[in-house]
Amino acid sequence: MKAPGSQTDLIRRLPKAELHLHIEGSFEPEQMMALAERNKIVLPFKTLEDAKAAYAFSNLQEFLDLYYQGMQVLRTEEDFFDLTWAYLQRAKADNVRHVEMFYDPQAHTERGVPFGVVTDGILAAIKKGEQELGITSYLIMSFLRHLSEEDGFDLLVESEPWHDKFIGVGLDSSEMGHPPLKFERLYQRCREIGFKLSMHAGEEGPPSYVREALLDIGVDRIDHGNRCMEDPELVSILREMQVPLTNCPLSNLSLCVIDDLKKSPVKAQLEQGLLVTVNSDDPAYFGGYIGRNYEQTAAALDLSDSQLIQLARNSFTASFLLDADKQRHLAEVDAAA
Ligand code: HPA
Ligand SMILES: [Zn+2]
Repeated sequence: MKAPGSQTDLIRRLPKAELHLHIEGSFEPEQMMALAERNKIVLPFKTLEDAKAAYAFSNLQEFLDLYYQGMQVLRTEEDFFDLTWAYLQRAKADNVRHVEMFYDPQAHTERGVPFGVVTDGILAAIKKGEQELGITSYLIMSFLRHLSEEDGFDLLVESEPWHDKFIGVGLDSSEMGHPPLKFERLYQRCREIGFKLSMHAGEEGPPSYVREALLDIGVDRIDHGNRCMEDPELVSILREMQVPLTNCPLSNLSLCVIDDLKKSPVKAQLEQGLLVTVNSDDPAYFGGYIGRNYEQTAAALDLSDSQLIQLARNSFTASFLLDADKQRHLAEVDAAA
C-alpha cells in the first residue's frame, strides 16, 4: 500500500481532460458569500464554517436541495463568468487541458434568470480560458430529469440561437423514478440536431437505467454508471461498445453511493477493460477537484502508475474532441508519463 501523496508528481504532470463537471457545483462557499453580498442576497448560513457544515449528505437528493439553493445567488452574466473563470483557474492548477462542462439552464430560467445571461456568462469565461490558460472547454446543456420531457423540449426551443455553442446534452438531477426512457423523444430530437448524447445513469438508479441509456437511447457516454457492475452481461456490452463511463469517486463517497473509497469501481472497471474516467462532478461540495480525485482514488485502490496513465489517456479517448485533437493530447500524456 502506497502512502497518500506518493504519486502526486505523476498525477500533477499528466495532462487530463475533465468530462463530468457541473459548473454550478464548483461554486465554493467563499465565492457564494461574496456574490450574495454583491447581489444583496441573504444566505441561510452566516459563516463559512456554517456553510461547510451543511455539506454532509446521505444521498443525492440531500445534495441537490443544497445545490439548487446555493445557485440562487447567481443572477448576472458577471456572476456566471466569475463562477466559470474560478473553476478554470483551479483546473489549470491540476493540469487539465480540456473540459466538457455541464450546466443546468432550467435551474436558472425557472427562477427568472434569462437563458442568455447564464449561457453568455459561461461562454465568455470559456473563451478567456482558451486564450489565457490554454484550456479548451465544450459546453453540455443538461436537462433536469425531475421535470417533464415537455419542459425539456421547451428548453431545446429556447436555446436554439445557441445550439452551435453546445457539443451535446446531458440529463441530471434526481435519478430514481426518472428513467432514461422518460426522455426518449427528446433525446431522439437531440440526436437529429447533431448533439452528442450523455446521461447520468446508475449513480443511484438500477442497472436497468444504464441499459436503457445505452441500448434504448443510444447515448455516447454514461455519467457515473456505477451500478452497471451488478449486471455482468451489461459489463460485457460496455466493454464491447467502449462507451465511456465518467466516474466521480469523491462524489460517490459524499453521496453514499459507496461507503468507502476502497469500494470505488474504478479499478475493477479498468481491469475489465471498460473505458472509465475519473472526474470531480461537483468539486466545491464533494471535497476536491480532479487532482484530488485521482490522488485519493489511487491511494484507496492502490492504483499503479500505469493505471493512472491509463486514466489520463481514457479521459481524452472518452472526450468529444475530434480525432486529431485526441491524438495530440494522447501524445502529450505519453510524453509526460
Ligand atoms: O451527481 C449528480 N447527479 C445528478 N444530478 C446532479 N447534478 C449535479 N450533480 C449531480
Ligand atoms: Zn454529475
